[in-house]
Amino acid sequence: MDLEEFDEGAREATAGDPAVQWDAACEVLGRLVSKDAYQRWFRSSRLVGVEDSRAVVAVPNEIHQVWIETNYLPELASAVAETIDGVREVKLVVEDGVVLDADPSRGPARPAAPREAAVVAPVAAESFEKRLKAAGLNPQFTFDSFVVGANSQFAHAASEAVAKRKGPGYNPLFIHGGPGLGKTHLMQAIGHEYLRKQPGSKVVYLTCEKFTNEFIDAVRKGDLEKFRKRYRSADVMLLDDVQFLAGKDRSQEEFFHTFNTLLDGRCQVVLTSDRPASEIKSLEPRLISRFECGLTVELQPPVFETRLAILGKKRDEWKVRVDEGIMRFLAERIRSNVRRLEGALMRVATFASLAGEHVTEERVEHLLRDLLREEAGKQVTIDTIQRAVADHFDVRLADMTSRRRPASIAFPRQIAMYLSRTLTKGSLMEIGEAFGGRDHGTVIHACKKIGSQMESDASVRDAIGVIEAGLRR
Ligand SMILES: Nc1ncnc2c1ncn2[C@@H]1O[C@H](COP(=O)(O)OP(=O)(O)OP(=O)(O)O)[C@@H](O)[C@H]1O
Repeated sequence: MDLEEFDEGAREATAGDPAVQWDAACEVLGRLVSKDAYQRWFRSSRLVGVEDSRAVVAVPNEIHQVWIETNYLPELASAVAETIDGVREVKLVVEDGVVLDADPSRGPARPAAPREAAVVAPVAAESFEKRLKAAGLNPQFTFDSFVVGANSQFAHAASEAVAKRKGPGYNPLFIHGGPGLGKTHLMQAIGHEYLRKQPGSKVVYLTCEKFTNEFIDAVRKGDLEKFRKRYRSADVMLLDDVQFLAGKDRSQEEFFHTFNTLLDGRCQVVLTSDRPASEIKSLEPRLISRFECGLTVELQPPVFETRLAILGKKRDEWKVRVDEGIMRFLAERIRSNVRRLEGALMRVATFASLAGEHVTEERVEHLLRDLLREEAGKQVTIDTIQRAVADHFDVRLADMTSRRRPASIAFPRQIAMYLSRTLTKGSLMEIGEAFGGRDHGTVIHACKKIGSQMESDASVRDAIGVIEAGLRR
Protein backbone atom coordinates (compact mmCIF):
# COMPACT_ATOMS: atom_id res chain seq x y z
CA MET A 1 0.00 0.00 0.00
CA ASP A 2 1.41 3.39 -0.86
CA LEU A 3 1.30 6.12 1.73
CA GLU A 4 -1.32 8.17 0.00
CA GLU A 5 -3.65 5.19 0.18
CA PHE A 6 -2.65 4.71 3.77
CA ASP A 7 -3.56 8.31 4.46
CA GLU A 8 -7.09 7.76 3.26
CA GLY A 9 -7.46 4.33 4.88
CA ALA A 10 -6.23 5.56 8.18
CA ARG A 11 -8.66 8.44 8.25
CA GLU A 12 -11.58 6.08 7.66
CA ALA A 13 -10.38 3.59 10.22
CA THR A 14 -10.07 6.17 12.95
CA ALA A 15 -13.13 6.99 14.89
CA GLY A 16 -11.86 10.41 16.03
CA ASP A 17 -10.79 13.39 14.02
CA PRO A 18 -6.98 13.27 13.65
CA ALA A 19 -6.72 17.05 14.01
CA VAL A 20 -8.57 16.94 17.32
CA GLN A 21 -6.59 13.91 18.47
CA TRP A 22 -3.33 15.63 17.52
CA ASP A 23 -4.33 18.71 19.48
CA ALA A 24 -4.90 16.55 22.54
CA ALA A 25 -1.59 14.74 22.04
CA CYS A 26 0.17 18.08 21.62
CA GLU A 27 -1.20 19.27 24.91
CA VAL A 28 0.47 16.34 26.65
CA LEU A 29 3.58 16.70 24.52
CA GLY A 30 3.86 20.34 25.55
CA ARG A 31 4.28 19.16 29.14
CA LEU A 32 6.89 16.53 28.25
CA VAL A 33 9.27 18.61 26.13
CA SER A 34 10.45 22.20 26.44
CA LYS A 35 8.42 24.99 24.86
CA ASP A 36 11.24 25.64 22.48
CA ALA A 37 11.53 22.01 21.43
CA TYR A 38 7.78 21.81 20.92
CA GLN A 39 7.70 24.91 18.69
CA ARG A 40 10.69 23.83 16.69
CA TRP A 41 9.95 20.15 16.16
CA PHE A 42 6.26 19.43 16.61
CA ARG A 43 4.26 22.48 15.70
CA SER A 44 4.51 21.76 11.98
CA SER A 45 3.79 18.05 12.37
CA ARG A 46 0.36 16.44 12.25
CA LEU A 47 -1.40 13.22 12.94
CA VAL A 48 -2.36 11.51 9.71
CA GLY A 49 -4.45 8.90 11.42
CA VAL A 50 -4.46 5.60 13.25
CA GLU A 51 -4.48 2.17 11.72
CA ASP A 52 -4.11 -1.15 13.46
CA SER A 53 -3.11 0.54 16.69
CA ARG A 54 -0.41 2.50 14.90
CA ALA A 55 -0.45 6.30 14.95
CA VAL A 56 1.04 7.84 11.83
CA VAL A 57 2.60 11.25 12.39
CA ALA A 58 3.72 13.30 9.40
CA VAL A 59 6.71 15.60 9.83
CA PRO A 60 7.83 18.30 7.36
CA ASN A 61 11.18 16.90 6.31
CA GLU A 62 13.93 14.39 7.01
CA ILE A 63 15.69 16.67 9.46
CA HIS A 64 12.58 16.68 11.64
CA GLN A 65 12.22 12.97 11.21
CA VAL A 66 15.78 12.18 12.32
CA TRP A 67 15.76 14.73 15.10
CA ILE A 68 12.47 13.58 16.59
CA GLU A 69 13.50 9.96 16.18
CA THR A 70 16.78 10.54 18.00
CA ASN A 71 15.62 12.91 20.70
CA TYR A 72 11.90 12.87 21.32
CA LEU A 73 10.48 9.53 20.28
CA PRO A 74 9.66 8.33 23.84
CA GLU A 75 7.89 11.61 24.65
CA LEU A 76 5.93 11.56 21.39
CA ALA A 77 5.02 7.93 21.91
CA SER A 78 3.82 8.58 25.48
CA ALA A 79 1.76 11.60 24.44
CA VAL A 80 0.03 9.73 21.64
CA ALA A 81 -0.56 6.61 23.72
CA GLU A 82 -2.03 8.68 26.52
CA THR A 83 -4.50 10.56 24.34
CA ILE A 84 -5.56 8.12 21.62
CA ASP A 85 -7.23 4.89 22.61
CA GLY A 86 -5.56 1.64 21.59
CA VAL A 87 -2.40 3.12 20.08
CA ARG A 88 0.60 0.84 20.46
CA GLU A 89 3.07 2.26 17.94
CA VAL A 90 4.06 5.52 16.35
CA LYS A 91 5.24 5.78 12.78
CA LEU A 92 6.91 8.92 11.45
CA VAL A 93 6.44 9.79 7.80
CA VAL A 94 7.81 12.72 5.83
CA GLU A 95 5.35 15.15 4.23
CA ASP A 96 5.76 16.02 0.60
CA GLY A 97 6.20 19.72 -0.19
CA VAL A 98 5.27 21.15 3.20
CA VAL A 99 6.48 24.63 4.02
CA LEU A 100 8.78 24.37 7.00
CA ASP A 101 7.48 26.92 9.40
CA ALA A 102 8.72 27.15 12.94
CA ASP A 103 7.30 30.59 13.55
CA PRO A 104 4.13 30.25 15.65
CA SER A 105 2.77 33.59 14.47
CA ARG A 106 2.36 32.26 10.92
CA GLY A 107 -0.35 29.77 11.74
CA PRO A 108 -0.31 26.02 11.25
CA ALA A 109 1.91 24.41 8.67
CA ARG A 110 0.23 23.26 5.49
CA PRO A 111 -0.22 19.51 5.46
CA ALA A 112 0.48 17.52 2.31
CA ALA A 113 0.49 13.87 1.41
CA PRO A 114 2.95 11.79 3.39
CA ARG A 115 5.78 10.54 1.20
CA GLU A 116 8.06 8.14 2.90
CA ALA A 117 7.85 5.60 5.68
CA ALA A 118 10.37 6.38 8.33
CA VAL A 119 10.56 4.82 11.70
CA VAL A 120 8.27 2.61 13.67
CA ALA A 121 8.45 3.08 17.41
CA PRO A 122 6.75 0.65 19.72
CA VAL A 123 4.84 2.39 22.47
CA ALA A 124 4.82 0.56 25.72
CA ALA A 125 1.50 0.99 27.46
CA GLU A 126 3.43 2.24 30.46
CA SER A 127 5.00 5.66 30.75
CA PHE A 128 8.70 6.38 30.46
CA GLU A 129 8.91 6.65 34.25
CA LYS A 130 7.49 3.16 34.58
CA ARG A 131 10.07 1.82 32.15
CA LEU A 132 12.83 3.48 34.16
CA LYS A 133 11.45 1.93 37.31
CA ALA A 134 11.18 -1.50 35.73
CA ALA A 135 14.84 -1.26 34.72
CA GLY A 136 15.77 -0.31 38.30
CA LEU A 137 16.88 3.20 37.32
CA ASN A 138 16.68 6.39 39.37
CA PRO A 139 15.00 9.03 37.13
CA GLN A 140 17.32 11.73 38.54
CA PHE A 141 20.52 10.02 37.35
CA THR A 142 20.83 11.49 33.86
CA PHE A 143 23.68 13.01 31.85
CA ASP A 144 21.96 16.39 32.18
CA SER A 145 22.11 16.32 35.95
CA PHE A 146 25.76 15.22 36.06
CA VAL A 147 28.26 18.05 36.49
CA VAL A 148 31.42 17.35 34.51
CA GLY A 149 34.79 18.41 35.90
CA ALA A 150 38.39 17.49 35.20
CA ASN A 151 37.94 14.62 37.69
CA SER A 152 35.19 13.02 35.62
CA GLN A 153 35.75 14.26 32.07
CA PHE A 154 37.06 11.03 30.65
CA ALA A 155 34.59 8.80 32.50
CA HIS A 156 31.74 11.04 31.39
CA ALA A 157 32.88 11.10 27.74
CA ALA A 158 33.26 7.31 27.71
CA SER A 159 29.81 6.86 29.24
CA GLU A 160 28.23 9.17 26.69
CA ALA A 161 30.01 7.34 23.89
CA VAL A 162 28.65 4.04 25.17
CA ALA A 163 25.14 5.49 25.51
CA LYS A 164 25.30 6.82 21.97
CA ARG A 165 26.95 3.62 20.74
CA LYS A 166 29.92 5.59 19.47
CA GLY A 167 32.61 3.61 21.23
CA PRO A 168 34.44 1.05 19.12
CA GLY A 169 35.18 -1.56 21.75
CA TYR A 170 33.98 -0.03 24.99
CA ASN A 171 32.52 -3.28 26.18
CA PRO A 172 32.54 -3.69 29.06
CA LEU A 173 32.88 -0.16 30.33
CA PHE A 174 34.45 -0.42 33.78
CA ILE A 175 34.01 2.67 36.00
CA HIS A 176 35.93 2.77 39.26
CA GLY A 177 36.48 5.36 41.98
CA GLY A 178 35.93 6.11 45.66
CA PRO A 179 32.55 6.17 47.39
CA GLY A 180 29.96 8.80 46.46
CA LEU A 181 31.82 10.06 43.40
CA GLY A 182 29.06 9.42 40.85
CA LYS A 183 29.74 5.90 39.53
CA THR A 184 26.13 4.79 39.91
CA HIS A 185 24.90 8.11 38.55
CA LEU A 186 26.95 7.80 35.34
CA MET A 187 26.14 4.14 34.88
CA GLN A 188 22.43 4.77 35.24
CA ALA A 189 22.62 7.76 32.89
CA ILE A 190 23.73 5.28 30.21
CA GLY A 191 20.68 3.10 30.90
CA HIS A 192 18.42 6.14 30.92
CA GLU A 193 19.71 7.28 27.54
CA TYR A 194 19.29 3.82 26.04
CA LEU A 195 15.68 3.64 27.17
CA ARG A 196 14.99 7.12 25.87
CA LYS A 197 16.41 6.43 22.45
CA GLN A 198 15.35 2.81 22.15
CA PRO A 199 12.18 2.42 24.18
CA GLY A 200 11.95 -1.27 23.39
CA SER A 201 15.41 -2.20 24.67
CA LYS A 202 15.85 -4.29 27.79
CA VAL A 203 17.95 -2.42 30.31
CA VAL A 204 18.81 -4.10 33.59
CA TYR A 205 20.42 -2.33 36.53
CA LEU A 206 21.33 -4.23 39.65
CA THR A 207 23.90 -4.29 42.35
CA CYS A 208 26.28 -7.18 42.56
CA GLU A 209 24.90 -7.90 46.00
CA LYS A 210 21.44 -8.38 44.52
CA PHE A 211 22.85 -10.52 41.71
CA THR A 212 24.58 -12.76 44.28
CA ASN A 213 21.53 -13.00 46.54
CA GLU A 214 19.24 -13.87 43.66
CA PHE A 215 21.71 -16.43 42.42
CA ILE A 216 21.88 -18.11 45.84
CA ASP A 217 18.10 -18.03 46.02
CA ALA A 218 17.77 -19.57 42.56
CA VAL A 219 20.19 -22.36 43.48
CA ARG A 220 18.23 -23.03 46.66
CA LYS A 221 14.91 -23.18 44.80
CA GLY A 222 16.34 -25.11 41.84
CA ASP A 223 15.31 -22.21 39.63
CA LEU A 224 18.59 -21.47 37.88
CA GLU A 225 17.12 -21.53 34.38
CA LYS A 226 14.74 -18.68 35.15
CA PHE A 227 17.54 -16.69 36.80
CA ARG A 228 19.79 -17.15 33.76
CA LYS A 229 17.08 -16.25 31.31
CA ARG A 230 16.27 -13.05 33.18
CA TYR A 231 19.77 -11.68 33.06
CA ARG A 232 21.19 -13.25 29.97
CA SER A 233 18.58 -11.69 27.68
CA ALA A 234 19.44 -8.07 28.51
CA ASP A 235 20.47 -5.54 25.84
CA VAL A 236 22.20 -3.39 28.42
CA MET A 237 23.42 -4.77 31.71
CA LEU A 238 24.46 -2.30 34.42
CA LEU A 239 26.14 -4.05 37.32
CA ASP A 240 27.03 -1.91 40.32
CA ASP A 241 29.74 -2.61 42.92
CA VAL A 242 31.44 -5.65 41.41
CA GLN A 243 33.96 -5.59 44.28
CA PHE A 244 31.17 -7.37 46.15
CA LEU A 245 32.02 -10.54 44.18
CA ALA A 246 35.34 -10.79 46.05
CA GLY A 247 35.71 -14.17 47.66
CA LYS A 248 32.32 -15.47 46.44
CA ASP A 249 33.51 -18.31 44.25
CA ARG A 250 30.21 -19.74 43.05
CA SER A 251 28.77 -16.35 42.27
CA GLN A 252 31.93 -15.51 40.35
CA GLU A 253 31.55 -18.70 38.34
CA GLU A 254 27.93 -17.87 37.46
CA PHE A 255 28.81 -14.29 36.80
CA PHE A 256 31.61 -15.31 34.45
CA HIS A 257 29.20 -17.34 32.31
CA THR A 258 26.49 -14.67 32.39
CA PHE A 259 29.08 -12.12 31.42
CA ASN A 260 30.35 -14.18 28.47
CA THR A 261 26.83 -14.82 27.22
CA LEU A 262 26.02 -11.13 27.37
CA LEU A 263 29.17 -10.05 25.56
CA ASP A 264 28.78 -12.78 22.93
CA GLY A 265 25.20 -11.66 22.40
CA ARG A 266 26.43 -8.09 21.83
CA CYS A 267 24.86 -6.83 25.03
CA GLN A 268 26.46 -3.66 26.36
CA VAL A 269 27.84 -4.26 29.83
CA VAL A 270 28.76 -1.50 32.28
CA LEU A 271 30.42 -2.30 35.60
CA THR A 272 31.37 -0.19 38.60
CA SER A 273 33.73 -0.87 41.44
CA ASP A 274 35.32 1.05 44.29
CA ARG A 275 38.76 0.01 42.99
CA PRO A 276 40.43 -1.18 39.77
CA ALA A 277 39.60 -4.79 38.86
CA SER A 278 43.17 -5.91 39.49
CA GLU A 279 42.92 -4.70 43.10
CA ILE A 280 39.77 -6.63 43.97
CA LYS A 281 41.04 -9.29 46.32
CA SER A 282 40.15 -12.94 45.65
CA LEU A 283 38.73 -12.20 42.22
CA GLU A 284 39.44 -14.90 39.65
CA PRO A 285 42.10 -13.84 37.11
CA ARG A 286 39.80 -14.74 34.20
CA LEU A 287 37.18 -12.33 35.56
CA ILE A 288 39.78 -9.60 36.03
CA SER A 289 40.92 -9.98 32.44
CA ARG A 290 37.29 -9.99 31.21
CA PHE A 291 36.60 -6.80 33.19
CA GLU A 292 39.68 -5.16 31.71
CA CYS A 293 39.11 -6.15 28.09
CA GLY A 294 36.93 -3.12 27.28
CA LEU A 295 37.57 0.37 28.58
CA THR A 296 38.45 1.26 32.18
CA VAL A 297 37.82 4.79 33.44
CA GLU A 298 38.30 6.38 36.85
CA LEU A 299 36.29 8.97 38.78
CA GLN A 300 38.45 11.13 41.04
CA PRO A 301 37.22 13.48 43.78
CA PRO A 302 36.14 16.82 42.25
CA VAL A 303 38.11 20.04 42.75
CA PHE A 304 36.63 23.09 44.55
CA GLU A 305 35.07 24.71 41.43
CA THR A 306 33.37 21.45 40.44
CA ARG A 307 32.13 20.88 43.98
CA LEU A 308 30.64 24.37 43.94
CA ALA A 309 29.01 23.73 40.55
CA ILE A 310 27.53 20.46 41.83
CA LEU A 311 26.09 22.28 44.85
CA GLY A 312 24.63 24.94 42.53
CA LYS A 313 22.99 22.29 40.39
CA LYS A 314 21.49 20.50 43.40
CA ARG A 315 20.26 23.78 44.88
CA ASP A 316 18.43 24.52 41.62
CA GLU A 317 17.07 20.98 41.30
CA TRP A 318 15.76 20.94 44.85
CA LYS A 319 14.58 24.54 44.63
CA VAL A 320 16.09 25.41 48.01
CA ARG A 321 17.64 28.67 49.15
CA VAL A 322 21.17 28.62 50.49
CA ASP A 323 23.53 31.62 50.46
CA GLU A 324 26.46 31.68 48.08
CA GLY A 325 28.82 32.12 51.06
CA ILE A 326 27.51 28.97 52.74
CA MET A 327 27.77 27.06 49.44
CA ARG A 328 31.44 28.05 49.21
CA PHE A 329 31.95 27.04 52.81
CA LEU A 330 30.50 23.57 52.10
CA ALA A 331 32.50 23.16 48.88
CA GLU A 332 35.67 24.13 50.72
CA ARG A 333 35.15 21.81 53.68
CA ILE A 334 33.65 18.69 52.07
CA ARG A 335 36.04 17.36 49.49
CA SER A 336 36.07 13.61 49.27
CA ASN A 337 32.53 12.52 48.53
CA VAL A 338 29.73 14.12 46.50
CA ARG A 339 27.04 12.17 48.34
CA ARG A 340 28.27 13.73 51.57
CA LEU A 341 28.30 17.15 49.92
CA GLU A 342 24.69 16.67 48.86
CA GLY A 343 23.73 15.50 52.35
CA ALA A 344 25.31 18.61 53.87
CA LEU A 345 23.42 20.91 51.49
CA MET A 346 20.16 19.17 52.26
CA ARG A 347 20.73 19.47 56.01
CA VAL A 348 21.56 23.15 55.79
CA ALA A 349 18.58 23.89 53.51
CA THR A 350 16.18 21.97 55.76
CA PHE A 351 17.47 23.73 58.84
CA ALA A 352 17.16 27.14 57.16
CA SER A 353 13.60 26.53 56.07
CA LEU A 354 12.48 25.10 59.42
CA ALA A 355 14.25 27.65 61.58
CA GLY A 356 13.35 30.48 59.22
CA GLU A 357 16.53 32.28 60.12
CA HIS A 358 19.66 33.39 58.35
CA VAL A 359 22.21 30.58 58.54
CA THR A 360 25.69 31.63 59.56
CA GLU A 361 28.94 29.71 59.06
CA GLU A 362 29.13 29.09 62.81
CA ARG A 363 25.66 27.61 62.73
CA VAL A 364 26.59 25.34 59.78
CA GLU A 365 29.79 24.29 61.52
CA HIS A 366 27.71 23.19 64.51
CA LEU A 367 24.98 21.59 62.41
CA LEU A 368 27.44 19.50 60.41
CA ARG A 369 30.01 18.85 63.12
CA ASP A 370 29.90 15.03 62.77
CA LEU A 371 30.19 15.21 59.00
CA LEU A 372 32.97 17.79 59.05
CA ARG A 373 34.91 15.81 61.60
CA GLU A 374 34.67 12.68 59.43
CA GLU A 375 35.66 14.67 56.39
CA ALA A 376 38.73 16.11 58.11
CA GLY A 377 39.76 12.53 58.90
CA LYS A 378 39.54 11.68 55.19
CA GLN A 379 42.02 14.23 54.05
CA VAL A 380 45.28 12.93 52.73
CA THR A 381 48.15 14.52 54.61
CA ILE A 382 51.89 13.83 54.60
CA ASP A 383 51.37 12.16 57.94
CA THR A 384 48.63 9.78 56.68
CA ILE A 385 50.78 8.97 53.66
CA GLN A 386 53.79 8.12 55.83
CA ARG A 387 51.62 5.86 57.98
CA ALA A 388 50.03 4.12 54.99
CA VAL A 389 53.39 3.54 53.28
CA ALA A 390 55.06 2.28 56.46
CA ASP A 391 52.14 -0.05 56.94
CA HIS A 392 52.25 -1.33 53.38
CA PHE A 393 56.00 -2.06 53.39
CA ASP A 394 56.01 -3.17 56.98
CA VAL A 395 58.64 -0.68 58.13
CA ARG A 396 58.55 1.51 61.26
CA LEU A 397 56.90 4.90 61.00
CA ALA A 398 60.07 6.37 62.52
CA ASP A 399 62.00 5.18 59.43
CA MET A 400 60.13 7.70 57.32
CA THR A 401 62.07 10.44 59.05
CA SER A 402 65.23 8.56 60.04
CA ARG A 403 68.64 8.82 58.37
CA ARG A 404 68.86 5.07 57.76
CA ARG A 405 69.64 4.21 54.16
CA PRO A 406 69.17 0.49 53.46
CA ALA A 407 67.13 0.03 50.28
CA SER A 408 64.34 -1.70 52.22
CA ILE A 409 63.78 1.61 54.03
CA ALA A 410 64.96 4.19 51.49
CA PHE A 411 62.60 2.85 48.80
CA PRO A 412 59.36 3.12 50.86
CA ARG A 413 60.51 6.54 52.04
CA GLN A 414 60.94 7.68 48.44
CA ILE A 415 57.49 6.34 47.58
CA ALA A 416 56.04 8.30 50.51
CA MET A 417 57.77 11.46 49.24
CA TYR A 418 56.43 10.87 45.75
CA LEU A 419 52.87 10.37 47.09
CA SER A 420 53.18 13.47 49.28
CA ARG A 421 54.12 15.46 46.21
CA THR A 422 51.26 14.13 44.09
CA LEU A 423 48.47 13.88 46.68
CA THR A 424 49.01 16.90 48.92
CA LYS A 425 49.59 20.57 48.30
CA GLY A 426 52.82 20.48 50.35
CA SER A 427 55.75 22.34 48.79
CA LEU A 428 59.08 20.58 48.21
CA MET A 429 60.44 22.35 51.31
CA GLU A 430 57.50 21.27 53.47
CA ILE A 431 57.75 17.69 52.27
CA GLY A 432 61.50 17.58 52.86
CA GLU A 433 60.95 19.00 56.33
CA ALA A 434 58.32 16.36 57.15
CA PHE A 435 60.76 13.59 56.14
CA GLY A 436 63.32 14.37 58.79
CA GLY A 437 64.50 17.76 57.55
CA ARG A 438 65.71 16.70 54.11
CA ASP A 439 66.36 19.35 51.45
CA HIS A 440 64.15 19.91 48.41
CA GLY A 441 66.75 18.28 46.08
CA THR A 442 66.24 14.97 47.88
CA VAL A 443 62.48 15.22 47.35
CA ILE A 444 62.93 16.03 43.63
CA HIS A 445 65.29 13.08 43.23
CA ALA A 446 62.81 10.72 44.96
CA CYS A 447 59.91 11.94 42.82
CA LYS A 448 61.87 11.53 39.57
CA LYS A 449 63.13 8.10 40.50
CA ILE A 450 59.74 6.74 41.56
CA GLY A 451 58.07 8.46 38.58
CA SER A 452 60.32 6.65 36.12
CA GLN A 453 60.02 3.34 37.98
CA MET A 454 56.25 3.73 37.74
CA GLU A 455 56.61 3.73 33.97
CA SER A 456 58.91 0.74 33.74
CA ASP A 457 57.98 -1.48 36.67
CA ALA A 458 54.44 -2.84 37.10
CA SER A 459 55.09 -3.89 40.69
CA VAL A 460 55.91 -0.29 41.68
CA ARG A 461 52.80 0.91 39.86
CA ASP A 462 50.68 -1.69 41.64
CA ALA A 463 52.08 -0.89 45.08
CA ILE A 464 51.41 2.81 44.61
CA GLY A 465 47.93 2.12 43.27
CA VAL A 466 47.05 0.01 46.31
CA ILE A 467 48.39 2.59 48.79
CA GLU A 468 46.61 5.42 46.98
CA ALA A 469 43.29 3.56 46.90
CA GLY A 470 43.61 2.86 50.63
CA LEU A 471 44.25 6.54 51.33
CA ARG A 472 41.14 7.57 49.43
CA ARG A 473 38.85 5.13 51.20
N1 LIG B 1 29.42 15.00 39.01
C1 LIG B 1 28.26 14.93 39.64
N2 LIG B 1 27.26 15.76 39.31
C2 LIG B 1 26.07 15.72 39.97
N3 LIG B 1 25.80 14.86 40.96
C3 LIG B 1 26.75 13.99 41.33
C4 LIG B 1 28.03 13.97 40.69
N4 LIG B 1 28.78 13.01 41.27
C5 LIG B 1 28.01 12.44 42.21
N5 LIG B 1 26.80 13.02 42.24
C6 LIG B 1 25.69 12.71 43.15
O1 LIG B 1 26.25 12.17 44.34
C7 LIG B 1 25.44 11.11 44.84
C8 LIG B 1 26.28 9.86 44.96
O2 LIG B 1 26.61 9.41 43.65
P1 LIG B 1 26.65 7.85 43.28
O3 LIG B 1 25.62 7.10 44.07
O4 LIG B 1 26.61 7.75 41.81
O5 LIG B 1 28.09 7.50 43.84
P2 LIG B 1 28.90 6.14 43.74
O6 LIG B 1 30.24 6.49 43.23
O7 LIG B 1 28.13 5.11 43.02
O8 LIG B 1 29.02 5.76 45.29
P3 LIG B 1 29.13 4.32 46.00
O9 LIG B 1 30.42 3.71 45.58
O10 LIG B 1 29.12 4.68 47.46
O11 LIG B 1 27.94 3.51 45.60
C9 LIG B 1 24.29 10.95 43.86
O12 LIG B 1 23.17 11.60 44.37
C10 LIG B 1 24.77 11.64 42.60
O13 LIG B 1 23.71 12.22 41.87
